[in-house]
Amino acid sequence: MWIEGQVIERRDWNDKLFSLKIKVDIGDFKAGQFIKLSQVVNDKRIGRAYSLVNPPGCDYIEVLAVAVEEGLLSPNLQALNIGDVIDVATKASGFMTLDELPKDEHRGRHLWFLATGTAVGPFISMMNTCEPWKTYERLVLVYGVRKVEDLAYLEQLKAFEARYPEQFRLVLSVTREQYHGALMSRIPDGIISGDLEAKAGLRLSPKDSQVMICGNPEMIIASQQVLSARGLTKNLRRAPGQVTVERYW
Ligand SMILES: Cc1cc2nc3c(=O)[nH]c(=O)nc-3n(C[C@H](O)[C@H](O)[C@H](O)COP(=O)(O)OP(=O)(O)OC[C@H]3O[C@@H](n4cnc5c(N)ncnc54)[C@H](O)[C@@H]3O)c2cc1C
Repeated sequence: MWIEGQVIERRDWNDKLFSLKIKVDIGDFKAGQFIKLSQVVNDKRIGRAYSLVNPPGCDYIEVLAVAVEEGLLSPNLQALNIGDVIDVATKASGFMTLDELPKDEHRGRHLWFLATGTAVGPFISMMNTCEPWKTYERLVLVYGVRKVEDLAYLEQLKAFEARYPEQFRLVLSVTREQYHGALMSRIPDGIISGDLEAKAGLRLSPKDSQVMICGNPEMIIASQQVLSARGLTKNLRRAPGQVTVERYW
């Protein structure tokens, strides 16, 4: 089922990467979930998933998207202007949410978010709730992009650093350009070399860490392999582990 949403704000981070705020009521959802946006293109309905960047409780939704070359929907989303309408699914879905993480003795003290590109969005949604801050002693967001211009929401992320100086670490990784304080390696390579943990000031371990990974499939697969070699296993409802993933394609 679709309802009409209206674009109320847009922000262009670079010539491909953009955020849209859309006025629509999708009811309640959990931080980390995604919503489907849709259009009828050449008589065919195209629907695609987009993680919600806003926390629950807003009277709009916000998505961060990249216009994929020759993509069926994303270039059309990029072309939307304030006042334009877009079909929005009536309900959000997805299991990459904090309530799916293990509890009690399996919970771990440190929550790591590993994101590439647009996948930083669901983690921003989570960080804008009080849940992770009250549940975990430490939070690390590792945000990997190719170029400095691909870093979205940097101001907001730095504001988390300022607000939670002891509890939060932001680790940026810009693979194709030098950027002050950022790693220059892919996320899995940063784990292997130890550089990523050095920046975070924490070790990844089965005892202390919960890791949520979201973004491109290569990064997810390689990170899972590296973490598995460290003894961190996939988190399943029937068998609590330390690694929770969501692939974007
Ligand atoms: C659970 C889930 C959440 C998602 N959340 C987001 C989101 O928050 N923001 C977002 O931009 N996309 C997100 N996606 C991807 C999104 O649903 C679409 O696949 C994307 O917008 C491309 O759609 P399209 O019709 O333009 O291209 P298509 O014709 O469907 O082309 C798909 C191809 O585009 C590339 N691609 C898809 N998504 C991305 C991406 N995010 N970054 C770089 N390349 C990509 C891949 O090569 C993929 O094979 C999500 C996907 C899933 C499954």
